[in-house]
Amino acid sequence: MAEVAAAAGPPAAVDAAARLRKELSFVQSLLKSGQSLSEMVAAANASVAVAAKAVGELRRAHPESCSTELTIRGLPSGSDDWDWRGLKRWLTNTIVGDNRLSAKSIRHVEKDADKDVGVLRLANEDQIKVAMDLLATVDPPVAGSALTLQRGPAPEYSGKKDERENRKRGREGEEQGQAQGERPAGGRGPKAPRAAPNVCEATCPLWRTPYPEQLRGKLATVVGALGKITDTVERRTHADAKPTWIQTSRALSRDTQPACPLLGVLRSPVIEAYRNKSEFTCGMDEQERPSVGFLRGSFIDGITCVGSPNVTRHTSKAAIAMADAASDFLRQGAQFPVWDKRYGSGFWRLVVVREGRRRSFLPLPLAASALAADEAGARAGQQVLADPTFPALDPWRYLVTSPSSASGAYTEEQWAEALPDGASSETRSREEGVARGMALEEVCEAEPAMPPPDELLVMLQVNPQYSRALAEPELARADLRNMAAALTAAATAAGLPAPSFAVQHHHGVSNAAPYDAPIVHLDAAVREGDAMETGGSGSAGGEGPGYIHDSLCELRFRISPTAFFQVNSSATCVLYKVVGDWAVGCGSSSSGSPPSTLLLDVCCGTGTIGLSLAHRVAKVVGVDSVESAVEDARANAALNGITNAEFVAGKAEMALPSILAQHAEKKEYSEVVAIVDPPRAGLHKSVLAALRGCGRIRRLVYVACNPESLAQNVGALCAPNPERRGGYGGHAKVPPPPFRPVKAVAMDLFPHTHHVESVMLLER
Ligand SMILES: C[S@@+](CC[C@H](N)C(=O)[O-])C[C@H]1O[C@@H](n2cnc3c(N)ncnc32)[C@H](O)[C@@H]1O
Repeated sequence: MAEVAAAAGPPAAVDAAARLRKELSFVQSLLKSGQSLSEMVAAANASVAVAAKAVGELRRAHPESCSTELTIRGLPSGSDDWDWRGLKRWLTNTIVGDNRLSAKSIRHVEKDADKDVGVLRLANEDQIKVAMDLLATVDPPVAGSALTLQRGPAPEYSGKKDERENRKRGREGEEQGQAQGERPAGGRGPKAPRAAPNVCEATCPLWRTPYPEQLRGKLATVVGALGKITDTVERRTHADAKPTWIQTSRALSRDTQPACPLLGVLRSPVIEAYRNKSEFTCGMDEQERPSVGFLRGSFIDGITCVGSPNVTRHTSKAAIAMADAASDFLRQGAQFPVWDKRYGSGFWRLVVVREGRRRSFLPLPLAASALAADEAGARAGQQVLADPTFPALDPWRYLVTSPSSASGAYTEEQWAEALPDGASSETRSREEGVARGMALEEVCEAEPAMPPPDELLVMLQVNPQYSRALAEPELARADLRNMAAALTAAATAAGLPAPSFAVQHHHGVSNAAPYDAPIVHLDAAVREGDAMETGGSGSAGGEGPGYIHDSLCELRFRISPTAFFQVNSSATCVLYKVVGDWAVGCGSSSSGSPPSTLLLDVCCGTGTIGLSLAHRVAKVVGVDSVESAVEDARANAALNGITNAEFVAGKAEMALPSILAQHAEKKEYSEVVAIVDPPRAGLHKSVLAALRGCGRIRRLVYVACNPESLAQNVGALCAPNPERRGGYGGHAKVPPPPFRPVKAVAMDLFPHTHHVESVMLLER
């Protein structure tokens, strides 16, 4: 007979289970009250995270009651027959086979031959009870001595268990493809609950990787995407109907080739503190103090702790000053607490800081060898294009290449076509040299950080349904007013412009508010009588929500508090220059009569790409699904005196066919060019079909923030057999020829992160 050493399920575990039930019932109520799919998904994720966290806590607090391990003492020792195999054999002969316990439910057996103790790990907690019941009925292997059964692990084997787990975690880390330097060696994969040791790990995971190595990784990512395009088109095409660009590369090499030459990667002119927008979370730091900063990991991993942005490489000094001042206010002067996603309670949720500058800032990169040879001299001589004349900006000065990125079997013609446009025969060799760019080894990180902003906009996201804000709206208004005063004082002390303020009301589970979440100017938000729960609209009080103005490519842009705007302004100037040159050539309005090109700006946002090229074309037509962004685009055309641009609000999948029907067939346009800049998910199938089917579009520039969607979408645009959706555009009875990949370049808009932008030119 066996003795049971400890009873399972102590009362403390029951308490913890009750707490867990309470937390879960709260998030489930959020799940029920979710008003949109994204809110429901966020609530579901929150409930999974709460459950995982609570179960983790429960396990740590009561290992014995939650354990799936069973320790058996009183086993034979000192004989090789009684190592783990011997114990397993004995178990198989005695308790396994009962219809309540199969061999499969014993997941692991541990026993050293010289110890009288062994451990079983079973499939679940119920099976522990079954195994204990069965062991209580069998004869012990040592006659006359009873077995002792204890739920939970045996301390004798705990070292081995840690070793095993560390090995497993190491393997997981490798399988997840974690780059060296990104996570501590042997660190867990992203889904395992863990406390991020440093906020950098969560926000800029490449913070310790030298910049040339970051660029090398980004080049490799884009080379991979270009290879997938070739694969996709080959797969979708009959052997005898392969496009010539595939036939040629196949003739030159048997391996799958990148679909076109990749010129290299355009480095970011600024790599420190480059962001013009920072989105800070209000939460608790590790010492449980209210803080404004970045989440140190993802909520789904059970991480709710906020860390200071001071240590990050991409956040600007101005934004850090605002976050620090907001933290101080929440600790010392605030009446209301921060939002706690786990309980759906609290007031302060987000502090979003946006910066605007009167002029673009473009430092020209220095080569590492020049810097090493004469550090002081090279720095003094470093050129900054503080106000670049956009048509004259030479983006290829930022090009970085590596032999592996140029790999691929291309013909001389393909390479010649891929080299930067506009090179005369005299400058061809120089242009070719520039096209080869700076070698990766020559890239140095000694570039100046962004200068201070000329404008600051702070958007405060708060929960208008916080019970005390509803009961005491005057306190909510005072808190908002005092926060604004604290941030203004901090800005003045730091020599920054006084910020303007917008207040966003949002009570969904996730901080990502829907586009129509009410935003009001601070003055309207703190005015007596504007109840917190009603929120208001962007025009409440007549002040508007407050805009910020930034500069790109010699143009000024008005940006609404929530509108999309590229976060790295200096790199965006370089990006738009390449996009423009590839889409409509290197000409400018000063070179005679305006060209008669129709430019389609698909997913135009606030109109930045189309407006920066309006002077080179006859007409720009932009389309974007976000109405406020389209309003900004129209206002931006007026702000810059541009009269040949028109913007349509609506999803491209709905609006593009009629835009094409209305504009693309017009004879007054000698050519139609499309630039597409979709979100991470890429273009909708119908948009691809409309672009592929409109034979008037001879040139298309794809700007991609996600190499995976680039590969899929370009594969569809270049496949000879198009999907026929609502005709082939215009009046064509037969499909127009597919597009052909001509050239591509990678662009680093987000130093210290894995993100990479790609630009690709397609023609037909
Ligand atoms: C990567 S941003 C590019 C914006 C702009 N080209 C720029 O550089 O500032 C993607 C844009 O696509 C828009 N968008 C998302 N889905 C869309 C759709 N179905 N139809 C049209 N626009 C869409 C978003 O509103 C966003 O402005």
